[in-house]
Amino acid sequence: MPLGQRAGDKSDSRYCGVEVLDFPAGDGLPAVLTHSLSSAFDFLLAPLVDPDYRPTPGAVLPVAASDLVLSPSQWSSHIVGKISEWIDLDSEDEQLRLDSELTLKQEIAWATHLSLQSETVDSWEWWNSFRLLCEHSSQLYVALDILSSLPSMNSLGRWFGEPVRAAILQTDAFLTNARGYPCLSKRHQTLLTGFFNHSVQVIISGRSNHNVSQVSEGVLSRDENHTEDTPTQHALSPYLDYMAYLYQRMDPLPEQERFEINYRDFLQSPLQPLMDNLEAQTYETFEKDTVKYTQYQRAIAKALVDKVSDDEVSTTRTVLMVVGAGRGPLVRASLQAAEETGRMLKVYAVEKNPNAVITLHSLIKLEGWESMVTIISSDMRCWDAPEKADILVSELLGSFGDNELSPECLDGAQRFLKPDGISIPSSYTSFIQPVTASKLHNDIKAHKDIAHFETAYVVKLHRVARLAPPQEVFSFAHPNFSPKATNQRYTKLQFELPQDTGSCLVHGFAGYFDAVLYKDVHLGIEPNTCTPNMFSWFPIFFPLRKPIYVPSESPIEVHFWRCCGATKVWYEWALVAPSPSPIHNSNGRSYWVGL
Ligand SMILES: C[S@@+](CC[C@H](N)C(=O)[O-])C[C@H]1O[C@@H](n2cnc3c(N)ncnc32)[C@H](O)[C@@H]1O
Repeated sequence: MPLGQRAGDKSDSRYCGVEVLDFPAGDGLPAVLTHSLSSAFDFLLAPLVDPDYRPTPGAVLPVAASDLVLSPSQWSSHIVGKISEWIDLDSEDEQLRLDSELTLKQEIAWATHLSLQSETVDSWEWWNSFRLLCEHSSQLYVALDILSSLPSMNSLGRWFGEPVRAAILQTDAFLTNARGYPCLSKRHQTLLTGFFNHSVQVIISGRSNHNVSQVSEGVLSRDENHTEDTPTQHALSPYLDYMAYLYQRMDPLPEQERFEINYRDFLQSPLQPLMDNLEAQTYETFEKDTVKYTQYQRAIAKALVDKVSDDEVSTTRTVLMVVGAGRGPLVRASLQAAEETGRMLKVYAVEKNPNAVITLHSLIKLEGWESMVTIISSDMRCWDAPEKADILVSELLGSFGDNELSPECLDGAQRFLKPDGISIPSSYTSFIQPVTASKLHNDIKAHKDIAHFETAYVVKLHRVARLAPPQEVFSFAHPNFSPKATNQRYTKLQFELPQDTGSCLVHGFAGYFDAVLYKDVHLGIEPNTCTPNMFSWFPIFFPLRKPIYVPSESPIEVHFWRCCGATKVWYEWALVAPSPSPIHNSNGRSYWVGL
């Protein structure tokens, strides 16, 4: 039975399991399962094999129960197998090591036969060595043991970029509230809430330390009176109730989050609005983002007021050009800003996508804007404007700011901006931060080529650990009439990880942008300053071909280039510390944006 109803959450973290500490021999397992399910737990974590077993020639593996005692669907959906705790594959005692190896193979084979799902691990270093030995296999998942004392939040934060499936919460980790019931410390609560948000399932493990249930102590509550007809409360039910309370107390997912849930950690190729023509559906999605257009309207209103004083409003008409007008939302924002400020406006709407131009024509007609708006079907870089503009409005921004070639387009458009003209946006800056993102790494690896590791992706980052605060990468300001202006860029950045993070693995860099539209009006997705409730852009992700191990307290140094050729623009990136990586996407061989 799920922990509760939480709007929008369909993840596995709605379910809570319980660990069986004793070894249930023979037919015991179905009874334990029935008891736990009837006590509202959703599944069992149970030993697979008798812990006293050691391999002996000819011996039959003493498994917890024959595969026939439960149905295949019960095995696969209600039982999580646990390998024997005595297994020590690194033991210096050769016999123990050989026994361990053999038993591990037997237990995994048995678990596979039953279609079971997990194994347990202890710490990040342990886990990291194991996955390196297994070449980052996408079939490996982690179960974390949650004890009464917790490491620092920065150290725990690393796990959110790892494939954590389960959190085994020890009853010893619980405190006791004034009424004698189990509860968790604030730090445990925060951690658990984080797990619920990342589809991690909780398993309760240990002996009951709280005397609030009627049954005897012990996970199995195999008291003599217990039969299937007289269900007794499970000894760990109070812990389950507390989990359900924590889960139900969480805020429902906001509507936008619900809408975007299927995009979480889904790699998308960035749009190329210059080289390609966007489709109607894409424009429609843009146009729903009212926050973006409100910010533009505010910026345009401020620019209009600065351009035309109150004394001049009846005599001065501002020439405003929307370059890259799409289906017209920025034309609308401009006209609304003019109305709001009482300024007269003449608008040119310049758009190179002939299909969007058709829609623009219908919009102008429908709204009756013919006397104010002139539509130009042309690439802004080669349009011969009949007059110069006071204000140039554009939205050619990608998730990384300049990655949809706004700099190159606006260089062309500024030919028809007056020397004292205003560009909205007036500047934009990209940012990056190192991340652990094992899911993204594995998804890219599935392509089995280098090119996919040298490509930037647009992705709604969810299962990632952000290892250090974002830093600025490249900035562009408009207009830029300097004869020496260039759009090539190079920067090197050093990231210091918080001291208490411990070691970690970097799979790549998350990228964002922030744009100054005009004066104090900005718009962006950089996490510290992002525009609330704006959804037009997901972050960008620059992967690394090989994940890099970062020892505790070692800085990460990365170099980034923006390179420009006659027909394309591309990024190159390389890690220098703690260990060098190859230069990714050298000469734009794998990923580029067409001019
Ligand atoms: C990101 S969309 C924004 C569209 C619209 N302003 C909006 O907010 O919905 C960028 C638009 O600029 C157009 N565009 C890109 N480069 C252009 C160029 N060099 N000349 C004219 N239009 C361009 C694209 O076709 C696209 O319609």
